Amino acid sequence: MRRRLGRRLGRRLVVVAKSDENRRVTRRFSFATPSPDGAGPVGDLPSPIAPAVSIRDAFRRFWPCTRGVRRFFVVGVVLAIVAALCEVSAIWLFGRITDEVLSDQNMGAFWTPAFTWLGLVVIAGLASFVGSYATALGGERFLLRLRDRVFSHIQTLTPDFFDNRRLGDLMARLTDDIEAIEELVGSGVVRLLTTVASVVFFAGAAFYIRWDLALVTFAMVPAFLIVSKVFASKFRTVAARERLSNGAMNSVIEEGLANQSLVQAYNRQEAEADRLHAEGHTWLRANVSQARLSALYGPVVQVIETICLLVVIGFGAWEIAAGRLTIGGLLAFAAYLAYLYPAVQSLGQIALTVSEAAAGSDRVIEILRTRPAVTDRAGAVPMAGRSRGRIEFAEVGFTYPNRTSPTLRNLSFRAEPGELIVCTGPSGAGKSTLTKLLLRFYDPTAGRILLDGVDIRDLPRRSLRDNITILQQENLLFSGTVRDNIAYGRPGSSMDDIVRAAVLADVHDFIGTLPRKYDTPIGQRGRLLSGGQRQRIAIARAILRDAPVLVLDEPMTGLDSLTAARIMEPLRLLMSGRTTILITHDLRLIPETAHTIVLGDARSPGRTEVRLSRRRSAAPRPV
Ligand SMILES: Nc1ncnc2c1ncn2[C@@H]1O[C@H](COP(=O)(O)OP(=O)(O)OP(=O)(O)O)[C@@H](O)[C@H]1O
Repeated sequence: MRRRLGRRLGRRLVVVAKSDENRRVTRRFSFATPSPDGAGPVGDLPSPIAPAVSIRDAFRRFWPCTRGVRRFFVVGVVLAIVAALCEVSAIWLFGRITDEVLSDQNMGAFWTPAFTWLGLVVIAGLASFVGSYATALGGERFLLRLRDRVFSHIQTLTPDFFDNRRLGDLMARLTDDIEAIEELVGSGVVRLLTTVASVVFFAGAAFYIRWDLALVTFAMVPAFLIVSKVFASKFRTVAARERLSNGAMNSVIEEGLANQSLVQAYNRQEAEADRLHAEGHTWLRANVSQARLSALYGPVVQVIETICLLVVIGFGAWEIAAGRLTIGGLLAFAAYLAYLYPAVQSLGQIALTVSEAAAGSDRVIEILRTRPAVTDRAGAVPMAGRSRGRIEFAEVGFTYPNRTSPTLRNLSFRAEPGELIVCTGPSGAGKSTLTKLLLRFYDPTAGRILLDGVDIRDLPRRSLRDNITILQQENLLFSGTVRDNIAYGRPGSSMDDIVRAAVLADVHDFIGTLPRKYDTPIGQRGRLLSGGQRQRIAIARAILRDAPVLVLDEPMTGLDSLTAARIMEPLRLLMSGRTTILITHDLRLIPETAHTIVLGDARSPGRTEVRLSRRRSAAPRPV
């Protein structure tokens, strides 16, 4: 019996340790947020505590996501109930063995209850194994689905959402916070139902043995519940601080690692380490507060539990002396209580976990509630086939949402199919902004942009973007192979098409020198390649994409004149036959006959001056 009690106690400890371990595992995945007081390094973006959402709202929001995996949770609950029933029966058998075998010294009465007990333990073990497995399977599938859903939603948001947030914080929301939600609506529900069932069974069994003794001990149950309610509300506040701080710390790690070459070149290693230390210290304080609450909760509950057990033993001894209770009956009663109190305590523990999960769900709900700044109009019709590439800006004006003065005002120009338009002007004049408007990352605040005579707001964004290829200043490559990066322009392209694009982009010979040719990994963001090589791979990708409209945003930035000259030919090939908007300060790129748009000076914001010229002499001087 003592061993069973010890095992029960051990299991209780495991429950507590498991939730701690969960938190640790969760943290391992974390990635970032600024210090809560907002005192971060220059450029830190504020990331306030997400608005609190009630647990009921959080549950209502995420419960539908469990559709399809609920059967796993049902199996988990049913089998946990089977295991609990087996335990109740085993304890009853233990009482019988004590009275009929030990007290009466009758060995013959031992075998039947002994083998039944063993059978019950095996059944309980199997039920517990399969039930835990099913619950874990359901929980993981739920996590996978929710993460996919939140990530897909994030990808519908316009770039200003990302410009105003720290990457590390978003990563923390997609990992840790989503795991916390699983604790709320997945395994949390299973744990709640099975714990409630255990409480009912063990309380019922204790009641069956001695209802009066049971009533005395149950009187203490509200004390458990009051204690856990008090702790849960404190826990939620601390958990919200911990989530925020976790995000901040991971942002610092993500930024520090992503910018290592800058950090080392500027000898800022200590400063970065200090930043991480400061954020880590804030996280430490939040965690210690959390640990203090958890650590305090156990002993407080233990004291209440011990009082109950002592009352039972004292009252039971009196009843045995009076001949109204057998020793076996008292031991079985005490054993039921030994199972009951941890179950009640576990209810309190669930309240703490739910509080923590609610803090995480606040942050995920905040993302899900964010609506993209630009959406497709109801009934927007995709272009019928490939666009001809006629672009027109008509009296376009634009002010960034967080700015008061306009970046563009009254911008009008037209590009006929296959024509080249050069866009130039001083830094900050709005050249890249023009690209963002064309791709509908933002909508103009005045005027219209037309593609083949159709207002681009009347096209689905997917259809619009299918017709535009952009080649940016900083070429964005992924960490896959050369082949993956070129094929990114047109997924499912054949190897022949990829090689043809690479030949046209004058990068095929270079790829031939790589150790694994087209299957060579190019490192994080293509860092294993030179700037010119990256640029030519990006050109190959653009050639493969073969969209009728091309936007080149400073394609020569950072390249020496030799490399730039080498890229000219592939660029000309890429531009030929496509409507091209070339944003550049570089006069080498401007052909004699190009139409040129000169955007106004950044010092007089919004003053968009457009000069159209077919003569090189009228082209602006580089800034
Ligand atoms: N997301 C944003 N939110 C608010 N303001 C922005 C944002 N992006 C750019 N701006 C502002 O808009 C103005 C135009 O920026 P843009 O990047 O279009 O200039 P640019 O002409 O391309 O400059 P450069 O030649 O230096 O690349 C600048 O004053 C810039 O600070």
